[in-house]
This record gives sequence, structure tokens and C-alpha cells, in this order.
Amino acid sequence: MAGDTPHSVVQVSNLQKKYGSTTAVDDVSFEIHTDEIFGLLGPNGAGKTTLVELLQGLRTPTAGAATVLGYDIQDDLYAVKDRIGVVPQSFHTFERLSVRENIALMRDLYSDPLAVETVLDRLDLDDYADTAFGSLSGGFQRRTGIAMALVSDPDVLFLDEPTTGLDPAARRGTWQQIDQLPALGTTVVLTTHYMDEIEALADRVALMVDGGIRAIDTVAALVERYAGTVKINVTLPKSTADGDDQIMTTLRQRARETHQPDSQEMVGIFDDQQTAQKTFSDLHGIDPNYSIELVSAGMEDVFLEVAGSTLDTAGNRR
Ligand SMILES: Nc1ncnc2c1ncn2[C@@H]1O[C@H](COP(=O)(O)OP(=O)(O)OP(=O)(O)O)[C@@H](O)[C@H]1O
Repeated sequence: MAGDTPHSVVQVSNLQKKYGSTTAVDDVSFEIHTDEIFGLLGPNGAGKTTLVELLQGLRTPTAGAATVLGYDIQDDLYAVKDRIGVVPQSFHTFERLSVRENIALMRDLYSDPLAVETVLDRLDLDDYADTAFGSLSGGFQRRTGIAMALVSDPDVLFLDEPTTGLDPAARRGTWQQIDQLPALGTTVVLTTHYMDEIEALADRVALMVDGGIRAIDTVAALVERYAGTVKINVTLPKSTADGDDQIMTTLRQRARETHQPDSQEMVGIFDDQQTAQKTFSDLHGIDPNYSIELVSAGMEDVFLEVAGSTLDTAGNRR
């Protein structure tokens, strides 16, 4: 099959990639839909980069098959190279050229590109058009990378860890730029280890651990399935050595399930707000010295349930 815009931009079937004895991608199958932001979430070393490199035709699979825009990644991908944009994890370009010059240089490689001004405008880069790439902040360098990948007007854009190393304001700015892309006709494949990035942007997300995809759905559906709707976090007072007291026992009895990230903390997962609310006030009644919080469940809880661990800010499992 080739040519027209399919409902699925990417179709992956039993794809596997081994490096010697390391299986980086382990028999994965999934689809990416047209005009969605598809998140690939997992710790460092999970195989995310290898998987997207396979989909970009940069590596050869050990087994299995995949198509991008209907074209086989091993045989035909060259035919759609103009329709695929890539912003790699550590993006760099000509330091002394301005933002406009860097975009124009990339534009020259394509037969039917967007105007440079259109891309500058879409990425809110007009005020920096004449600034040298090397003088930009990390956030604006990343944004220039996205602009250079978008000048070919691709149908699908791969973004690998687009906000790693950026400050909170720059991250939010980058999110706004990414969020508008599906409405402009670009499907986004977003690789990240940040839970909040997935919650902010992804229409659907695949959780990748040790080369395999452990769960795949919308964030809301995953939270409902794996994390309940609400949770109670209990932190013991510093002076208390043993967490197994009345508070912990009550939480264990009432919650659908509990996790204990360390000896001073316990997390209870609840399926309904009412039971959680009642438990919350009962726990306060037992001992007001404990720190007890009632919070909505999110991707972090999903990840904990599916992978048995959570991730630190550097993307390592803990
Ligand atoms: N070129 C290579 N040769 C040998 N092993 C590799 C190579 N590239 C990756 N690996 C191994 O494959 C596994 C998956 O790595 P990969 O970089 O795809 O994961 P990742 O989820 O993208 O992690 P990160 O976010 O750290 O890049 C790891 O065990 C890694 O050490």
C-alpha cells in the first residue's frame, strides 16, 4: 500500500531490534493515528529512541515490520522522506547563522516547502529571526529545531525529548508550539520521560519499559484503568520510624490498593471520590500530625502500577 493519507500514520507489527544480546525493541505492535500527538513514555534505556529510529528508517529491524504514511520502513521510506520531520534529542545547527538563515538552508532541500516567514510566524520566532542560533536560549534553540523540521510541511513530526534541559517557562512555551501542530495537519510522535509532558500534550500514550509496550491508550483511560480516579498520599512525621500503624492499616483497608514508595510514605488508590474523601477525613481524625493529601491520580500513578516503579526527573527508574 502506498500514497494517500491513511487513517493510521504509522503501523507497527511485531517489530524487534537487537544490538548483539541486548533487545532494545521487543516485539512491539501499535498504530499512530492521523493528526494526533502520540506519546512514547519510558525511562532511559527503554528503547524509545531505537523505536523511533526504526520508524525513521535509520536502523534496520531484526524482525517484524512497520509502515510510515503507508510505506514500508525497510524498502520504501525514501519515497516519503519529504513528508517526515525529525528533531533529534540533542539538536544543533549552524551557530553563526541566524534563525532565518538556518530555516532557509533547510528549506532549500525540499521541493514544496513552506515560506520561511510562515514557519517563523507559526513558531513565534519573528522577533528572533535575525538572531544567531548560538546566541539563543536553550528554549529558543529547541524551537528553531522544530521550525527547521516543519519547513518541509511534514505529515508526521518526530520529537525526541523536546524539553529536556529547559526551564519551566521554556518548557511551557515549547508545549504550546507542539500542541498546535495537529490542527495544522502534522501528526506528532513525542518521545519523553516526563509524565507532565504526556499529561499536557498527548492524545494517546504508549508506556515503554525494557523494550516492550506495556500499556497504550488515552491518558484519561489509562488513569481510570490503572490508577483509579483519586489517591491519598500519607507521609509519616519524621520522628515515627514504623509506618505500619493505625493510619497505614486504615488506608490499606479502605483503598483499592496501596503502594509504599519508602518506609515514611504510603499512597492509597481509590476508584471513587466519596470513599477517598471519607477516608481522608477519618485519617485526619486519627492523627492530625501526619501529612495527608487528597490528589487526583495521573500518569505517574499509571506508570507506578504498570512498571512497578516511577521515574526521577532525569528519566531513571526509582
Ligand atoms: N547503537 C547501540 N549499540 C548497542 N546498544 C545500544 C545502541 N543504542 C542503544 N542501545 C541499547 O539499547 C537499549 C535501548 O536504548 P535506547 O537509546 O533506544 O533507549 P531510550 O529509551 O531512548 O533511552 P534514552 O532516553 O536514554 O535515549 C539500551 O539498553 C541501550 O544501551
